[in-house]
Amino acid sequence: MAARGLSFHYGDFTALKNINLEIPEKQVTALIGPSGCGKSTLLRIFNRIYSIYPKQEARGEVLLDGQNVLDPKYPLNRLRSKVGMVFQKPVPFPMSIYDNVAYGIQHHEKLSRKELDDRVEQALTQAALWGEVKDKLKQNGLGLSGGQQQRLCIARAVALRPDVILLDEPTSALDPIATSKIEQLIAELKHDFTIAIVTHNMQQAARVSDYTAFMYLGELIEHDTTETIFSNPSKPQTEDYITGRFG
Ligand SMILES: Nc1ncnc2c1ncn2[C@@H]1O[C@H](COP(=O)(O)OP(=O)(O)OP(=O)(O)O)[C@@H](O)[C@H]1O
Repeated sequence: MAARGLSFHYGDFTALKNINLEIPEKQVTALIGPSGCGKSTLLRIFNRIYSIYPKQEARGEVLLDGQNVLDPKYPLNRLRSKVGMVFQKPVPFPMSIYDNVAYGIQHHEKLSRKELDDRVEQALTQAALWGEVKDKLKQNGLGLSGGQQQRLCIARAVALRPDVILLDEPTSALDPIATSKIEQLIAELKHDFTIAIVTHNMQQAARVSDYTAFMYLGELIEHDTTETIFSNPSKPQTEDYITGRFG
């Protein structure tokens, strides 16, 4: 996935300016930067969430398989099946664990009961949740712990077999143990999916990502391998941020 000459406007306010960014396949890219720099805005453009809000406008391109997904002619349904999103606060649907995962699959594909059962099991396994829920698939998803709910949301996203998974501060509402499980899971998921993660936590970015993009005041200041960004950044703003001098 790649952003080309991307800008974004909330009414008169320009939240992103001329962003050019490659999100390499089957790698984890972390978006970091101080509050309000536009990380979440950028992530949300990647699956066109803004399109439901009037007065919000993206200019430029986001390319996926060579096609501009921001083009209104690119079907939103197709985009949502190719680019999944997981939010900061786990938001399972108020339905059973099984149905949470099956719901999206049934919306996009017609499968037999057996095929659907297999897909649900596969998604829950990929989200490292199967072992904990296999005997209570009919229980309400809201009865799970916060960390389990977040893995359920990840299962829901992977169930559609997307190319890209967007994670918007996926662990900021979780305790350290649940956070560590999600971080281990991200390392597994990148074998099958391209991942972009917004995080406030620089240690987390350093632990989970292969590439890091540092943003400031709506601009992409620097983008490189995570190792380079954290050990030898080329821009002074990046160095100031990662050494904790501001933000
Ligand atoms: N709905 C909105 N209407 C107007 N301005 C907005 C809206 N949402 C965000 N903004 C502004 O756009 C800029 C970028 O916001 P965004 O949420 O993308 O930043 P962020 O880097 O993700 O911040 P944080 O780390 O605090 O979540 C900020 O200046 C914010 O105030």
